[in-house]
Amino acid sequence: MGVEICVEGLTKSFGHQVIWQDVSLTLPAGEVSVMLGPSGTGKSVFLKTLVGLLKPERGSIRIAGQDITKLREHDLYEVRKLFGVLFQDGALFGSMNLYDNIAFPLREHTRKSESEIRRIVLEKMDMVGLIGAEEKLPGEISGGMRKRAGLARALVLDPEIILFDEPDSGLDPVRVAYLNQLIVDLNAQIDATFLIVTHDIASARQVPDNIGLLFRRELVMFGPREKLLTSDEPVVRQFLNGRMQGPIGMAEEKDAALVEQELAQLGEGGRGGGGATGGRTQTPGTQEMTPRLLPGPGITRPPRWEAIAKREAALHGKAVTGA
Ligand SMILES: Nc1ncnc2c1ncn2[C@@H]1O[C@H](COP(=O)(O)OP(=O)(O)OP(=O)(O)O)[C@@H](O)[C@H]1O
Repeated sequence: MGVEICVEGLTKSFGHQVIWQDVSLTLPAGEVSVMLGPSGTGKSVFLKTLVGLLKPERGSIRIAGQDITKLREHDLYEVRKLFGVLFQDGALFGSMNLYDNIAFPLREHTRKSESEIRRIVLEKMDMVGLIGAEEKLPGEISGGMRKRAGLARALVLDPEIILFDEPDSGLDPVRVAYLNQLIVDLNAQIDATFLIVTHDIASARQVPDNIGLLFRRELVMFGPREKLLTSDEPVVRQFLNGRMQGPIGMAEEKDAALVEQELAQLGEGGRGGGGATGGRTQTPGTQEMTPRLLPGPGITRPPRWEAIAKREAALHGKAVTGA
Protein backbone atom coordinates (compact mmCIF):
# COMPACT_ATOMS: atom_id res chain seq x y z
CA MET A 1 0.00 0.00 0.00
CA GLY A 2 1.38 3.43 -0.89
CA VAL A 3 1.76 6.19 1.65
CA GLU A 4 -0.18 9.42 2.06
CA ILE A 5 1.50 12.75 1.39
CA CYS A 6 0.08 15.65 3.37
CA VAL A 7 1.12 19.13 2.21
CA GLU A 8 0.21 22.13 4.39
CA GLY A 9 0.69 25.84 3.63
CA LEU A 10 3.60 25.22 1.25
CA THR A 11 5.30 28.24 -0.36
CA LYS A 12 8.21 28.20 -2.81
CA SER A 13 10.09 31.19 -4.19
CA PHE A 14 13.28 31.76 -6.13
CA GLY A 15 14.65 35.10 -4.93
CA HIS A 16 11.75 37.56 -5.20
CA GLN A 17 9.79 35.32 -7.59
CA VAL A 18 7.04 33.49 -5.71
CA ILE A 19 6.31 30.28 -7.65
CA TRP A 20 3.30 29.21 -5.57
CA GLN A 21 2.11 29.97 -2.07
CA ASP A 22 0.07 28.42 0.68
CA VAL A 23 -0.47 25.15 -1.16
CA SER A 24 -2.31 22.55 0.93
CA LEU A 25 -3.44 19.15 -0.30
CA THR A 26 -3.40 15.48 0.64
CA LEU A 27 -2.39 12.85 -1.88
CA PRO A 28 -4.34 9.84 -0.59
CA ALA A 29 -2.39 6.61 -0.13
CA GLY A 30 -2.53 4.34 -3.15
CA GLU A 31 -4.52 6.78 -5.32
CA VAL A 32 -3.59 8.43 -8.61
CA SER A 33 -3.53 12.23 -8.61
CA VAL A 34 -2.82 14.58 -11.51
CA MET A 35 -1.42 18.11 -11.22
CA LEU A 36 -2.37 20.48 -14.02
CA GLY A 37 -1.55 24.11 -14.69
CA PRO A 38 -0.42 26.45 -17.45
CA SER A 39 3.27 26.38 -18.38
CA GLY A 40 5.51 27.96 -15.81
CA THR A 41 3.10 27.66 -12.87
CA GLY A 42 5.60 25.50 -11.01
CA LYS A 43 4.39 21.93 -11.46
CA SER A 44 7.90 20.52 -11.86
CA VAL A 45 9.06 22.67 -8.93
CA PHE A 46 6.24 21.08 -6.90
CA LEU A 47 7.46 17.55 -7.74
CA LYS A 48 11.05 18.46 -6.87
CA THR A 49 9.90 19.97 -3.58
CA LEU A 50 7.95 16.81 -2.67
CA VAL A 51 11.00 14.65 -3.17
CA GLY A 52 13.16 17.06 -1.13
CA LEU A 53 15.32 18.32 -4.02
CA LEU A 54 14.08 21.89 -3.42
CA LYS A 55 13.43 23.50 -0.02
CA PRO A 56 10.20 25.45 0.45
CA GLU A 57 10.25 28.74 2.37
CA ARG A 58 7.19 27.86 4.43
CA GLY A 59 4.88 24.94 5.14
CA SER A 60 5.23 21.22 5.72
CA ILE A 61 5.23 17.97 3.73
CA ARG A 62 4.34 15.00 5.92
CA ILE A 63 5.27 11.59 4.55
CA ALA A 64 5.20 8.43 6.68
CA GLY A 65 4.94 10.49 9.86
CA GLN A 66 7.85 12.86 9.11
CA ASP A 67 7.91 16.46 7.94
CA ILE A 68 10.48 16.13 5.17
CA THR A 69 11.06 19.90 4.97
CA LYS A 70 12.74 19.63 8.38
CA LEU A 71 14.98 16.64 7.63
CA ARG A 72 18.75 16.72 7.31
CA GLU A 73 20.31 15.42 4.09
CA HIS A 74 21.09 11.97 5.55
CA ASP A 75 17.48 11.39 6.68
CA LEU A 76 16.13 12.80 3.43
CA TYR A 77 18.18 10.19 1.61
CA GLU A 78 16.23 7.50 3.48
CA VAL A 79 12.84 9.11 2.70
CA ARG A 80 13.79 9.40 -0.98
CA LYS A 81 13.94 5.61 -1.13
CA LEU A 82 10.13 5.68 -0.85
CA PHE A 83 9.99 7.50 -4.20
CA GLY A 84 10.26 6.42 -7.79
CA VAL A 85 10.50 9.27 -10.28
CA LEU A 86 9.81 9.12 -14.00
CA PHE A 87 11.52 12.12 -15.57
CA GLN A 88 10.32 13.60 -18.86
CA ASP A 89 12.88 11.90 -21.11
CA GLY A 90 13.25 8.80 -18.95
CA ALA A 91 16.66 10.20 -17.81
CA LEU A 92 18.46 7.08 -18.96
CA PHE A 93 22.25 6.80 -19.23
CA GLY A 94 22.95 6.91 -22.97
CA SER A 95 25.93 4.56 -22.88
CA MET A 96 24.21 1.79 -20.87
CA ASN A 97 21.84 -0.76 -22.31
CA LEU A 98 18.28 -0.91 -20.94
CA TYR A 99 19.06 -3.84 -18.63
CA ASP A 100 21.94 -1.97 -16.93
CA ASN A 101 19.94 1.28 -16.80
CA ILE A 102 17.09 -0.47 -15.01
CA ALA A 103 19.45 -2.42 -12.73
CA PHE A 104 21.31 0.78 -11.78
CA PRO A 105 19.30 1.77 -8.64
CA LEU A 106 19.51 -1.81 -7.34
CA ARG A 107 23.30 -1.93 -7.77
CA GLU A 108 23.63 1.58 -6.30
CA HIS A 109 21.29 1.32 -3.30
CA THR A 110 21.09 -2.36 -2.35
CA ARG A 111 23.41 -5.29 -1.69
CA LYS A 112 21.37 -7.72 -3.76
CA SER A 113 23.14 -10.47 -5.70
CA GLU A 114 23.30 -10.25 -9.51
CA SER A 115 20.87 -13.17 -9.80
CA GLU A 116 18.34 -11.38 -7.55
CA ILE A 117 18.88 -8.16 -9.53
CA ARG A 118 18.25 -10.09 -12.74
CA ARG A 119 14.97 -11.46 -11.40
CA ILE A 120 13.75 -7.98 -10.37
CA VAL A 121 14.88 -6.22 -13.56
CA LEU A 122 13.19 -8.81 -15.80
CA GLU A 123 10.02 -8.68 -13.71
CA LYS A 124 9.79 -4.88 -14.08
CA MET A 125 10.71 -5.01 -17.78
CA ASP A 126 7.90 -7.50 -18.22
CA MET A 127 5.46 -5.20 -16.38
CA VAL A 128 6.15 -2.36 -18.82
CA GLY A 129 6.29 -4.59 -21.91
CA LEU A 130 10.03 -4.38 -22.62
CA ILE A 131 11.07 -8.04 -22.47
CA GLY A 132 13.49 -8.72 -25.31
CA ALA A 133 14.87 -5.16 -25.37
CA GLU A 134 17.47 -5.71 -22.60
CA GLU A 135 20.48 -5.12 -24.87
CA LYS A 136 19.15 -2.01 -26.62
CA LEU A 137 20.75 1.37 -26.00
CA PRO A 138 18.43 4.32 -25.20
CA GLY A 139 19.42 5.97 -28.49
CA GLU A 140 18.22 2.95 -30.48
CA ILE A 141 14.63 2.92 -29.22
CA SER A 142 11.53 5.12 -29.56
CA GLY A 143 10.48 7.82 -27.10
CA GLY A 144 7.64 5.64 -25.86
CA MET A 145 10.02 2.77 -25.12
CA ARG A 146 12.39 5.16 -23.33
CA LYS A 147 9.52 6.28 -21.09
CA ARG A 148 8.64 2.68 -20.31
CA ALA A 149 12.30 1.93 -19.53
CA GLY A 150 12.35 4.97 -17.22
CA LEU A 151 9.21 3.64 -15.58
CA ALA A 152 10.74 0.17 -15.10
CA ARG A 153 13.75 1.84 -13.49
CA ALA A 154 11.45 3.87 -11.22
CA LEU A 155 9.82 0.59 -10.10
CA VAL A 156 12.84 -1.53 -9.17
CA LEU A 157 13.12 -0.34 -5.57
CA ASP A 158 9.39 -1.04 -5.02
CA PRO A 159 8.51 2.62 -4.33
CA GLU A 160 5.55 3.66 -2.20
CA ILE A 161 5.18 6.88 -4.22
CA ILE A 162 5.77 7.42 -7.94
CA LEU A 163 6.10 10.88 -9.42
CA PHE A 164 5.62 11.24 -13.18
CA ASP A 165 6.84 14.45 -14.85
CA GLU A 166 4.88 14.76 -18.11
CA PRO A 167 4.95 11.04 -18.96
CA ASP A 168 3.05 11.71 -22.19
CA SER A 169 5.22 14.53 -23.58
CA GLY A 170 6.49 13.83 -27.07
CA LEU A 171 4.35 10.71 -27.56
CA ASP A 172 1.73 10.20 -30.26
CA PRO A 173 -1.91 9.78 -29.11
CA VAL A 174 -1.85 5.99 -29.49
CA ARG A 175 1.32 5.66 -27.36
CA VAL A 176 -0.25 8.03 -24.81
CA ALA A 177 -3.30 5.74 -24.65
CA TYR A 178 -1.06 2.69 -24.05
CA LEU A 179 0.95 4.55 -21.42
CA ASN A 180 -2.24 5.64 -19.61
CA GLN A 181 -3.43 2.05 -19.54
CA LEU A 182 -0.05 0.98 -18.20
CA ILE A 183 -0.27 3.60 -15.43
CA VAL A 184 -3.78 2.49 -14.40
CA ASP A 185 -2.77 -1.20 -14.50
CA LEU A 186 0.41 -0.58 -12.52
CA ASN A 187 -1.44 1.40 -9.88
CA ALA A 188 -3.90 -1.47 -9.45
CA GLN A 189 -1.05 -3.98 -9.23
CA ILE A 190 1.43 -2.22 -6.94
CA ASP A 191 -0.93 0.11 -5.07
CA ALA A 192 1.63 2.92 -4.73
CA THR A 193 0.60 6.59 -4.50
CA PHE A 194 0.95 8.21 -7.94
CA LEU A 195 1.30 11.92 -8.78
CA ILE A 196 1.36 12.81 -12.46
CA VAL A 197 2.17 16.21 -13.95
CA THR A 198 0.69 16.45 -17.41
CA HIS A 199 -0.57 18.87 -20.07
CA ASP A 200 -2.67 16.18 -21.69
CA ILE A 201 -6.28 16.96 -20.80
CA ALA A 202 -7.64 13.67 -22.16
CA SER A 203 -5.32 11.78 -19.81
CA ALA A 204 -6.15 14.08 -16.90
CA ARG A 205 -9.87 13.45 -17.42
CA GLN A 206 -9.65 9.64 -17.58
CA VAL A 207 -6.76 8.40 -15.46
CA PRO A 208 -6.70 9.91 -11.96
CA ASP A 209 -8.71 9.65 -8.77
CA ASN A 210 -7.86 13.28 -7.96
CA ILE A 211 -7.02 16.40 -9.94
CA GLY A 212 -5.27 19.61 -8.85
CA LEU A 213 -4.82 22.86 -10.77
CA LEU A 214 -2.11 25.46 -10.19
CA PHE A 215 -2.72 28.98 -11.51
CA ARG A 216 -1.65 32.49 -10.45
CA ARG A 217 0.76 31.15 -7.86
CA GLU A 218 -1.98 29.23 -6.08
CA LEU A 219 -3.57 25.83 -6.00
CA VAL A 220 -6.97 26.80 -7.42
CA MET A 221 -8.55 23.46 -6.57
CA PHE A 222 -7.59 19.93 -5.60
CA GLY A 223 -10.10 17.13 -5.16
CA PRO A 224 -11.74 14.03 -6.57
CA ARG A 225 -11.75 13.79 -10.37
CA GLU A 226 -15.53 14.05 -10.55
CA LYS A 227 -15.50 17.27 -8.51
CA LEU A 228 -13.19 19.05 -10.95
CA LEU A 229 -14.82 17.60 -14.08
CA THR A 230 -18.17 19.03 -13.00
CA SER A 231 -16.81 22.24 -11.47
CA ASP A 232 -18.17 25.72 -12.25
CA GLU A 233 -14.86 27.35 -11.33
CA PRO A 234 -13.95 29.37 -14.47
CA VAL A 235 -10.22 28.53 -14.45
CA VAL A 236 -10.92 24.82 -13.94
CA ARG A 237 -13.51 24.74 -16.73
CA GLN A 238 -11.29 26.62 -19.15
CA PHE A 239 -8.31 24.38 -18.49
CA LEU A 240 -10.16 21.07 -18.58
CA ASN A 241 -11.75 22.08 -21.88
CA GLY A 242 -8.58 23.52 -23.40
CA ARG A 243 -10.38 26.76 -24.38
CA MET A 244 -8.92 30.19 -25.13
CA GLN A 245 -11.94 31.92 -23.62
CA GLY A 246 -11.58 32.42 -19.89
CA PRO A 247 -9.24 33.83 -17.25
CA ILE A 248 -6.07 32.05 -18.51
CA GLY A 249 -4.29 34.02 -21.24
CA MET A 250 -1.21 33.51 -23.38
CA ALA A 251 1.00 35.17 -20.76
CA GLU A 252 -0.78 33.49 -17.87
CA GLU A 253 -3.65 35.77 -16.89
CA LYS A 254 -6.08 38.12 -18.64
CA ASP A 255 -7.77 41.36 -17.93
CA ALA A 256 -11.20 40.76 -16.31
CA ALA A 257 -13.00 43.05 -18.79
CA LEU A 258 -11.57 41.09 -21.73
CA VAL A 259 -12.78 37.82 -20.22
CA GLU A 260 -16.29 39.32 -19.84
CA GLN A 261 -16.24 40.46 -23.47
CA GLU A 262 -15.10 37.07 -24.79
CA LEU A 263 -17.77 35.23 -22.90
CA ALA A 264 -20.47 37.69 -23.95
CA GLN A 265 -19.46 37.23 -27.60
CA LEU A 266 -19.81 33.50 -27.19
CA GLY A 267 -23.24 34.03 -25.71
CA GLU A 268 -22.30 31.91 -22.74
CA GLY A 269 -21.90 32.99 -19.14
CA GLY A 270 -21.40 36.65 -18.27
CA ARG A 271 -22.33 38.38 -15.03
CA GLY A 272 -25.82 38.46 -13.63
CA GLY A 273 -26.78 35.21 -15.29
CA GLY A 274 -27.47 33.47 -11.99
CA GLY A 275 -27.94 29.73 -12.39
CA ALA A 276 -25.31 27.26 -11.34
CA THR A 277 -22.59 29.86 -10.86
CA GLY A 278 -24.75 32.17 -8.77
CA GLY A 279 -24.00 35.11 -11.08
CA ARG A 280 -20.23 34.58 -11.33
CA THR A 281 -18.52 34.74 -14.69
CA GLN A 282 -18.88 31.33 -16.22
CA THR A 283 -16.33 29.80 -18.55
CA PRO A 284 -17.82 27.86 -21.40
CA GLY A 285 -17.02 24.23 -21.84
CA THR A 286 -18.58 20.90 -21.14
CA GLN A 287 -18.83 19.53 -17.64
CA GLU A 288 -18.95 15.96 -18.78
CA MET A 289 -18.07 13.05 -16.59
CA THR A 290 -15.50 11.45 -18.90
CA PRO A 291 -15.53 7.67 -18.34
CA ARG A 292 -12.74 6.44 -16.10
CA LEU A 293 -10.02 4.26 -17.59
CA LEU A 294 -10.35 0.81 -16.01
CA PRO A 295 -7.56 -1.67 -15.30
CA GLY A 296 -7.14 -4.22 -18.08
CA PRO A 297 -8.57 -7.74 -18.09
CA GLY A 298 -7.23 -10.01 -15.38
CA ILE A 299 -6.09 -7.13 -13.15
CA THR A 300 -7.91 -6.96 -9.84
CA ARG A 301 -9.35 -3.55 -9.09
CA PRO A 302 -8.28 -1.98 -5.78
CA PRO A 303 -11.05 -1.88 -3.11
CA ARG A 304 -11.52 1.90 -3.46
CA TRP A 305 -12.87 1.46 -6.99
CA GLU A 306 -16.30 0.37 -5.83
CA ALA A 307 -16.89 3.50 -3.73
CA ILE A 308 -15.55 5.77 -6.48
CA ALA A 309 -17.72 4.10 -9.13
CA LYS A 310 -20.84 4.64 -6.96
CA ARG A 311 -19.99 8.31 -6.38
CA GLU A 312 -19.37 8.90 -10.08
CA ALA A 313 -22.52 7.05 -11.15
CA ALA A 314 -24.58 9.25 -8.80
CA LEU A 315 -23.00 12.38 -10.26
CA HIS A 316 -23.47 11.14 -13.80
CA GLY A 317 -27.15 10.57 -13.03
CA LYS A 318 -27.45 14.14 -11.76
CA ALA A 319 -25.72 15.58 -14.85
CA VAL A 320 -28.04 13.62 -17.16
CA THR A 321 -31.24 14.61 -15.38
CA GLY A 322 -30.00 18.14 -14.70
CA ALA A 323 -30.84 17.66 -11.02
N1 LIG B 1 16.24 26.15 -9.92
C1 LIG B 1 15.53 27.23 -10.28
N2 LIG B 1 15.98 28.47 -10.04
C2 LIG B 1 15.26 29.56 -10.37
N3 LIG B 1 14.03 29.50 -10.97
C3 LIG B 1 13.53 28.30 -11.23
C4 LIG B 1 14.25 27.09 -10.91
N4 LIG B 1 13.48 26.02 -11.28
C5 LIG B 1 12.36 26.55 -11.81
N5 LIG B 1 12.38 27.90 -11.79
C6 LIG B 1 11.31 28.79 -12.26
O1 LIG B 1 10.10 28.36 -11.67
C7 LIG B 1 9.01 28.58 -12.55
C8 LIG B 1 8.18 27.32 -12.65
O2 LIG B 1 8.92 26.33 -13.37
P1 LIG B 1 8.39 24.86 -13.62
O3 LIG B 1 9.37 24.19 -14.52
O4 LIG B 1 8.09 24.19 -12.32
O5 LIG B 1 7.02 25.14 -14.36
P2 LIG B 1 6.01 24.07 -14.99
O6 LIG B 1 4.66 24.42 -14.48
O7 LIG B 1 6.51 22.69 -14.72
O8 LIG B 1 6.12 24.44 -16.52
P3 LIG B 1 5.92 23.54 -17.86
O9 LIG B 1 4.48 23.13 -17.85
O10 LIG B 1 6.21 24.49 -18.96
O11 LIG B 1 6.87 22.37 -17.76
C9 LIG B 1 9.60 29.05 -13.88
O12 LIG B 1 9.47 30.45 -13.94
C10 LIG B 1 11.06 28.67 -13.76
O13 LIG B 1 11.88 29.54 -14.47
